[in-house]
Amino acid sequence: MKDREKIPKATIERLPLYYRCLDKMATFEDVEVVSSKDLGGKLDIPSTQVRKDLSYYGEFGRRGVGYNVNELKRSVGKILGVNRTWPAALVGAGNLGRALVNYGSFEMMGLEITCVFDNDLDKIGNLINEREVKSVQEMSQKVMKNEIKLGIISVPAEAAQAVADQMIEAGIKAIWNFAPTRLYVPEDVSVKNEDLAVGIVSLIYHLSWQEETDV
Ligand SMILES: NC(=O)c1ccc[n+]([C@@H]2O[C@H](COP(=O)([O-])OP(=O)(O)OC[C@H]3O[C@@H](n4cnc5c(N)ncnc54)[C@H](O)[C@@H]3O)[C@@H](O)[C@H]2O)c1
Repeated sequence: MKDREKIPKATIERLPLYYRCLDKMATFEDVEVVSSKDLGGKLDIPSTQVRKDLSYYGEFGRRGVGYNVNELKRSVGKILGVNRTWPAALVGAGNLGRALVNYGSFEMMGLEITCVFDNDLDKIGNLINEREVKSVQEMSQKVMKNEIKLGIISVPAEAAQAVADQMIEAGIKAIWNFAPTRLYVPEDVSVKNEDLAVGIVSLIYHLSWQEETDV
């Protein structure tokens, strides 16, 4: 395997796409062998790119034959770290938080939201997908006790930094942040910002340009 630092970010971001596609082929489509052309074709990624991405991590598949779907899925899963389950703590059991806790397919990607916190007395004690919403005051203790390393923030932007600070103090090392605000974190903590509004605005941008050129 290449030096981790030298692997392009874009390659790392494509790996989950390969993994999900391989999982679908293995689980629902009973496909045993796949070529880089077919795998890339399903994802709109050129076959040369698929081969290059995988080559950073070793030699997979056989020239002229293709990749064994299950073997490649296992290898990519191991590279991604999704071959095990990572428990996560979610703070903010509102509309988005509830949708995330109810979503059934994160486990396939190695994520299990094991505890949910909020500061609203009307929400504390409620069940979401069999998880009881606990007071955010209990978060640090729960995270430390269960050695949870992954945190999910779905509180309003104004509350996000304080929640992140609390998570980090408790030992969280990776934060999936849905609040539309920048988080300031130490170097050894990773943050992935998920800003859905930015995605939709780029679509609207294309729509509005299309309308202008249609006039
Ligand atoms: N709903 C969406 O589709 C959506 C889409 C994109 C981004 N977001 C972002 O996600 C976040 C949540 O959105 P929402 O629609 O679920 O809001 P919401 O108001 O329904 O939920 C927010 C929850 O956070 C809790 N909360 C607030 N401060 C807290 C604190 N300090 N500690 C613990 N809990 C706290 C509230 O009690 C509430 O239950 C927001 O930052 C929003 O901008 C939401």
